[in-house]
Amino acid sequence: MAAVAATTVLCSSHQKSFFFSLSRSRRLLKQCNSTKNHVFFFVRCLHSAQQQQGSTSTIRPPETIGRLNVIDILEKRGLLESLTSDNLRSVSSFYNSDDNTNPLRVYCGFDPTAESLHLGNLLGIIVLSWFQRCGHKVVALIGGATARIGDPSGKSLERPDLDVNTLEKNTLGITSTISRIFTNNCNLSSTSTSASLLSSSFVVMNNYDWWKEIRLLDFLKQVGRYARIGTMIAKESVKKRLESEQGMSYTEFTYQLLQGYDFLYLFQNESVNVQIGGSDQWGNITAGTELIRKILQPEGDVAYGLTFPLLLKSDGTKFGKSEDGAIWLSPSMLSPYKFYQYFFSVPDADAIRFLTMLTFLDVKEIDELENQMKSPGYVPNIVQRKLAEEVTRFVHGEDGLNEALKATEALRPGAQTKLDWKAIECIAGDVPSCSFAYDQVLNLSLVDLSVSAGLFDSKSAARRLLKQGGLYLNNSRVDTESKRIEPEDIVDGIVLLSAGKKNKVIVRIA
Ligand SMILES: Nc1ncnc2c1ncn2[C@@H]1O[C@H](COP(=O)(O)OP(=O)(O)OP(=O)(O)O)[C@@H](O)[C@H]1O
Ligand SMILES: N[C@@H](Cc1ccc(O)cc1)C(=O)O
Repeated sequence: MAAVAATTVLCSSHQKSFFFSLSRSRRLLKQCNSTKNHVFFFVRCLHSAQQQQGSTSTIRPPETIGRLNVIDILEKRGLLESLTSDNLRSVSSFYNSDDNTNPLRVYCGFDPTAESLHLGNLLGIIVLSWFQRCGHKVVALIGGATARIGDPSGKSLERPDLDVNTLEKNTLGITSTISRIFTNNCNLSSTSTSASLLSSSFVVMNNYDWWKEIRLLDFLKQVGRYARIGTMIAKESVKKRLESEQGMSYTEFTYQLLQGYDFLYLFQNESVNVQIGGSDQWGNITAGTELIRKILQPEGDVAYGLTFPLLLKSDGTKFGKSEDGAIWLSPSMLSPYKFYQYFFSVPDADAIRFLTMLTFLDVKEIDELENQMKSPGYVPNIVQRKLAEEVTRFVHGEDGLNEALKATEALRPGAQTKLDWKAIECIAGDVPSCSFAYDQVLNLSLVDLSVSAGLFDSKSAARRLLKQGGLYLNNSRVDTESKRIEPEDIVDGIVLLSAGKKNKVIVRIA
């Protein structure tokens, strides 16, 4: 009966929480076992209990056709590494309201250890999105509490301690990125599921909301008791660190238990029954399924873990945040233009792999693109263009993609595009800039302005290039040396100067 007390104490602070006693859970599970889809039934039981207790959360079935199994899809697209139980396949078919079942509730956690997520983290969002596209409900969990501890998984050194202000800033940044992507995703999914239903099937939570209420003594007594030291030490993340010179702090050692408890908490309070993560999360995810099994003692599988492989570059290193040139998902850390350009320039060998793992294009279409790539007369970068468009649209939305396309065109070497203020705004973050007063610039010769803006070392160098036809004002070639800046050359307070095909400077007029 200790477990009954444990779960009651630990969950009672959460306003939306509902708790049922271990004996009630067991009774429900027994009933469930007599039905074919016992997991769904169990979840339905949880929900009816939740509704009886006035919970606000509802399950609304999406209006969809087709019966895709999300696990099959992930497997086909190279997004499946391991499952805690093969039974997850049988309960993962496309959610359909006629089935008399409930959709799965799937969560993925993201510790706010940087101001933005990066390309490696996008895999978790994509896998969540596949579940969502197949009718299931998804939770993105921000690790406001766990980031204070630091996940040792895949790390050879203890993570630096983050102060509260940094954590809060990171949490805001990451939450906004995740919300933006899922909102874009809802707008894009008109083919199968209506936008309003999808938006109700996605929620962002923060584990600090429950961890801030938990008392150490309660936790040790009621959860720690069920965690076995032998099992904890055997986890890859711990084994590796124990062998290292620096060893491992007790704080980091407890990380797996914290993430394990999150799963238990979400299982009990939000009916979440699947946790996903990168392959390095296996130990933390199984810590959760183990706690659920030991504390709630259900019969059979009721909570599942799924891992996906880490996304690697062609040289075998993983996409992360520590190395130079991380591919950030936040537009303030990497503009949609640069994001687009990254994918536009990936080697052919990576393009198809990325299309399969990072986009929602039909595999048949990807196969066709691959055949095209191999056929004679293939125009280079067709596949990369498709990849860049798909991933940029998913991450930055239609507006972000348009911005990236405009900037690409405006900055294309030798582009003759007439610039409007929108195009200039799109490239503003990606081109060096300087500022001058309106009076300083008006009537100034183009040659003088180009030198003052730092485009040339001398007026003679500027004149030479102008004579050769390489000096551009707002992307239009200038061939008269006497050209002076007129009011109509100043587009919304900006003038774009280009020397040759690549060197550009934005002059801001204050
Ligand atoms: N390349 C990747 N592919 C898939 N998942 C990844 C990748 N990189 C990180 N993740 C997932 O995101 C989680 C958070 O990443 P984490 O902060 O541990 O490392 P990171 O961002 O890769 O940073 P670093 O570059 O410092 O190793 C990881 O546990 C992992 O599951
Ligand atoms: N450990 C995960 C984040 C995470 C945090 C809490 C969880 O419950 C789940 C996952 C990571 O490092 O990215």
